[in-house]
Amino acid sequence: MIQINGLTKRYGGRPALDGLDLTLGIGVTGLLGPNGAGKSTLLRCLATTLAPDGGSIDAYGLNPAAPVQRTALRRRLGYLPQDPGFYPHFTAFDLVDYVAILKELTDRAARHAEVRRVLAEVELTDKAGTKVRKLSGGMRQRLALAQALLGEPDLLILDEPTVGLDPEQRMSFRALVSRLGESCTVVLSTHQTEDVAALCERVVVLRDGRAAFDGTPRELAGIADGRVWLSDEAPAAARVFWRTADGRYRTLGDRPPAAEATRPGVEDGYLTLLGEAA
Ligand SMILES: Nc1ncnc2c1ncn2[C@@H]1O[C@H](COP(=O)(O)OP(=O)(O)OP(=O)(O)O)[C@@H](O)[C@H]1O
Repeated sequence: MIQINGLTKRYGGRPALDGLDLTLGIGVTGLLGPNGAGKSTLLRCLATTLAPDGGSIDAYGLNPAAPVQRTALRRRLGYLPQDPGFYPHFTAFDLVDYVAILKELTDRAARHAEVRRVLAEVELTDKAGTKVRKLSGGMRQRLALAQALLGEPDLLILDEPTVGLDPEQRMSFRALVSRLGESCTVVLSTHQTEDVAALCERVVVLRDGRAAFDGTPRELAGIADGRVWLSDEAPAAARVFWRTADGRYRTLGDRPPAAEATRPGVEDGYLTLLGEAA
């Protein structure tokens, strides 16, 4: 269990996290929020790569503010940062092996077996000998995920993990993460509301460094109940609408003339919560 209390981080006096309270347990939690809401800052604090200015984190009874406990926590977490900054001349295998060394997997044979295991998990076995600079963006993203899986962490922290993945890879990613979520705590940030709807049993929406919503994806979608409409004519007064593939108009906000209600999705709830509907 991970308990976050009153977490605060300021940059130049401006709060990126503003007294955030959150509890994380086993399962997959998605973090949504507009650019600059504080998602990466929160994940970096959890990953112990950034020290908060105030508040506390208790992860499995360990306090990352205390050096010895921080090291113990690092052994139990895997982190996919937003911008992994890989060494381009390393092969995929060597790069993951290097991270495994940093994670103190000292037995060479066991470490290499673990590197092969995580590369297989992300379907990169056939690219093990390929240099990082020759991998596609999606392959690099999977490599970033592979290194986060080393040592079977209890806490998996994924900052925008689906960026650059094609639909097939995205499906494999969802299958892998939902399987991991059965036994460990997964927290991932994303701008993809479909990922949240498909994968997360819980969603937290951050806004201005605070939790503006904490509940299930269905509950988030429910915020837009009675706010999503389909009509045959373009709704002249609506601010947000678009033409769907079947030629009808979908509106989020007040009911346009002769429109019928349709079921909201996670994105509708998210936009309504943030007040971006008409
Ligand atoms: N190293 C830094 N120096 C100064 N300001 C920073 C730094 N890192 C983040 N910030 C600021 O803190 C706020 C929160 O940033 P953060 O990256 O956590 O947001 P985010 O929700 O992850 O955004 P995005 O969706 O764009 O990735 C922003 O206003 C950002 O400009």
